[in-house]
Amino acid sequence: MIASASSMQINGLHPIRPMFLLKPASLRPSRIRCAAATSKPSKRYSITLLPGDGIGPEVISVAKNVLILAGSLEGIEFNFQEMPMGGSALDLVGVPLPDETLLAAKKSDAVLLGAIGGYKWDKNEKHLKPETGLLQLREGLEVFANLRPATVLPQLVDASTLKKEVAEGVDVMVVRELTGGIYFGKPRGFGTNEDGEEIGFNTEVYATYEVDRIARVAFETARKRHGKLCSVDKANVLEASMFWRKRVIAVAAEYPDVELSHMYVDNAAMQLVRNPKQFDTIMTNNIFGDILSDEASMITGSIGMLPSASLGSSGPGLFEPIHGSAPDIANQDKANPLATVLSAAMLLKYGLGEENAAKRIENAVLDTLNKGFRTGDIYSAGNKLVGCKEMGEEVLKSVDSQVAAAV
Ligand SMILES: NC(=O)c1ccc[n+]([C@@H]2O[C@H](COP(=O)([O-])OP(=O)(O)OC[C@H]3O[C@@H](n4cnc5c(N)ncnc54)[C@H](O)[C@@H]3O)[C@@H](O)[C@H]2O)c1
Ligand SMILES: CC(C)[C@H](C(=O)O)[C@@H](O)C(=O)O
Ligand SMILES: [Mg+2]
Repeated sequence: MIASASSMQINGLHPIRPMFLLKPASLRPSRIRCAAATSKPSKRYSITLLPGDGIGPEVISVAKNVLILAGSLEGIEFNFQEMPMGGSALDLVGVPLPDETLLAAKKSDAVLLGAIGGYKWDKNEKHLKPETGLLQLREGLEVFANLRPATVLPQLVDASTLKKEVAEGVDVMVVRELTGGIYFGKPRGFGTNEDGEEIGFNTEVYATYEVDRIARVAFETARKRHGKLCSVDKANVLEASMFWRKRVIAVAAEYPDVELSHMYVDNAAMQLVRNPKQFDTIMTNNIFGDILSDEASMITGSIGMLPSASLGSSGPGLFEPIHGSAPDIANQDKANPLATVLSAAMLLKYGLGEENAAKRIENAVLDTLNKGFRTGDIYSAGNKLVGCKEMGEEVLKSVDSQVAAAV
């Protein structure tokens, strides 16, 4: 994203006046009004913050401060509403996505999520899982297009698990369908088969409008990048994938300037580590996109580096790192906050159209890496090992000092 993500804006850009609803005390958002550091702010946006679980609150705290500073330098003022979500909402009010949280998210200009989930709730019934709350949020916001850019930054080539010559220069955008497919398809559930044996089942299903709209986002994205789109499916086996491929080919007629190819997902998983530079833009369904984006993240050095933007045709976008709540390192100040910081940059760029403020953040991340600061997941000999908080402080210093370079 840093070097060459598309500047496409597909979600609405309708600043909504901040609305604070009457809520039970436990659900009342913390309101932070941020004074502009320079002149009087000319623009105001309301942002719903969903810190979530595990490392979520740690990385959101960093990203929020970075947003405040970068915004203030561009005359932007934010009203933040922090709302419960995931396991922390389950503990607080018994559901993973309280109505008040979804309502606040829908009424805001953009939503920034940390991560949800954790061992404590792993054995919960499906409707009481933190992950179910996340799916409800994505569905509720109708954010069907999930952009997950995997860019190998020159500063982090050594952190990649792939050889330098394979990793350097990689810049792939995964466009993942986010509100359909096997995650949402019916029928699904548990039952018994004809032999009386217990079964679990899900359904991979896509309708024409669902494939067509994600295909258009993917073609538009590819058009603004290097003009190459690879649609990843399993059309040699699955009817849903055969249909997916048929619709992608139909939509391709609208984009004669984009070079379309198709690849089976098993081969794509292999090609991503064999020669990732062959890919420009990848479009794929919900579950393949989930898996391939985690794989792509490792090429960049760490899952702690990958941001994402989830966009719909109108309404606020949802911005979140692609990683989870990392319970193994939670509350130890070890999390890499950069995926969330870069998600905040995507929020500014794709969610609010504030490209200058986004650029300040991207430049600050590069500057911080240039200075050698590394969290444990991207550390290599000769660098300065820092925790989540210190990394945040260094990014803030860079946002401040990068003013001239950013504008
Ligand atoms: N969007 C989300 O909120 C989201 C995404 C994925 C997983 N989850 C949930 O998170 C929980 C843990 O899942 P998991 O362990 O499979 O995946 P995970 O992404 O949380 O962690 C996988 C590994 O990557 C490391 N890691 C992740 N983010 C990191 C960061 N920012 N800095 C440094 N290291 C980082 C972790 O320490 C762990 O070793 C589960 O409950 C899962 O459902 C949530
Ligand atoms: C937590 C889970 C529901 C989620 C997904 O599968 O989409 C996560 O893995 C992600 O990549 O955002
Ligand atoms: Mg995932």
